[in-house]
Amino acid sequence: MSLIDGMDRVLAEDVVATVDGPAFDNSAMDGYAVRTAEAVAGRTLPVSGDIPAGPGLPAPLAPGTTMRIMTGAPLPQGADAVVPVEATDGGVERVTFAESAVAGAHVRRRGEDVRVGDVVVAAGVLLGSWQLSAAASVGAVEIAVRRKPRIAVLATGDELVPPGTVPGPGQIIDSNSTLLAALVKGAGGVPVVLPRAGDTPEAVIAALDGVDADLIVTAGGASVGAYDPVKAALADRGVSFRAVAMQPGKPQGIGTVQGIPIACLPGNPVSVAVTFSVVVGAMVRTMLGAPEPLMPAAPAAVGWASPHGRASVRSRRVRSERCAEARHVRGLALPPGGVARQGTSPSGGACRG
Ligand SMILES: Nc1nc2c(c(=O)[nH]1)N[C@H]1C(S)=C(S)[C@@H](COP(=O)(O)OP(=O)(O)OC[C@H]3O[C@@H](n4cnc5c(N)ncnc54)[C@H](O)[C@@H]3O)O[C@H]1N2
Ligand code: MOO
Repeated sequence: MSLIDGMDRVLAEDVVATVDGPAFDNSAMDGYAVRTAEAVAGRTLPVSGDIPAGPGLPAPLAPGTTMRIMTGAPLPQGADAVVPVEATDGGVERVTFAESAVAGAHVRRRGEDVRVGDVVVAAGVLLGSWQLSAAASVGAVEIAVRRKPRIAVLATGDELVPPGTVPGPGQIIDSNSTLLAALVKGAGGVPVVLPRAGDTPEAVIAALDGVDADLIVTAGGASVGAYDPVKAALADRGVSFRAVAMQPGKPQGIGTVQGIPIACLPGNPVSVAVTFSVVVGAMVRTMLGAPEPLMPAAPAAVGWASPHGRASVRSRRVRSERCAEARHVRGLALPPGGVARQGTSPSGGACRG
């Protein structure tokens, strides 16, 4: 595909330089091309010509002369340094140097950045504007990217009504379908939003029947309640349900269904966001063959309390049932040592996002 279409995709094949970078010796400054020994502070030299940036090669630099040269213009044969115009009187026919030239100064040498054959962007790299422009600079036009994994998302619960519906008594608007679809997109996958399933194991099994996806993610019905249909439907069909030592995100299931990997997340929207970011996001990145984590990490400045035996993953103290509070969330704080033994995580955890 074209370079621009590669934005936010994962590169599938190395981009190899087909030209040297820089392609020729050139000036890094507007100034004068000189032989270092001749351009001494206080000395005046005749200016034998101008070299603008543009096609073609300049004439060689005649001994005992200098040439005006512009940024990016090819260095004339014989010159070995550039004196910036600010270090001269700026003369057009004759120029007097206020400072002596330094050998090699303000010259970009051919191939000093990359050489033909160098790998400039490696397979597996997430492509952003910098990587794409680097690929363009060494001659790439078309690039190969990894296929986006198709990820089916399923929200469960009899209480759910679709966005746009005024909820009746006991009903809530399904925000997890939107949340999961957006999380999948953000992780580099293609979301396949399945119709919501009701609170029976049969409904869950019917919803997953014949699904065509690389990964399935469910939300809700994963805990120990009497009506937890995902667990009831899948626990003896290849999915292992465990209490994971994190908060939020305790009840989770992992396994395969119909030969497709599946992650069953708890239903609380904040739990969905946290467990996806910590667990499923890494699965999607692995499917894409992308070594880089989904969210960049930075050290945390302060510590925070974790309950005994669980790692408290913080998302700005948003309470699990308060969906609307999540509008403030931009990242996560992960405790450094993982599971808390003493009840308090030391400072120095990682903030992600
Ligand atoms: N006796 C115990 N009860 C609970 C435990 C426990 O260990 N013992 N764990 C608690 C924890 S922690 C969590 S998390 C929840 C998870 O329960 P489920 O995975 O079964 O989730 P649900 O009950 O289906 O839903 C929880 C909550 O989230 C709301 N929800 C669900 N789906 C959506 C949606 N699509 N959009 C918006 N909101 C949704 C749902 O209405 C519930 O309020 O279990 C605890 N209980
Ligand atoms: O672990 Mo639950 O996921 O606290 O909210």
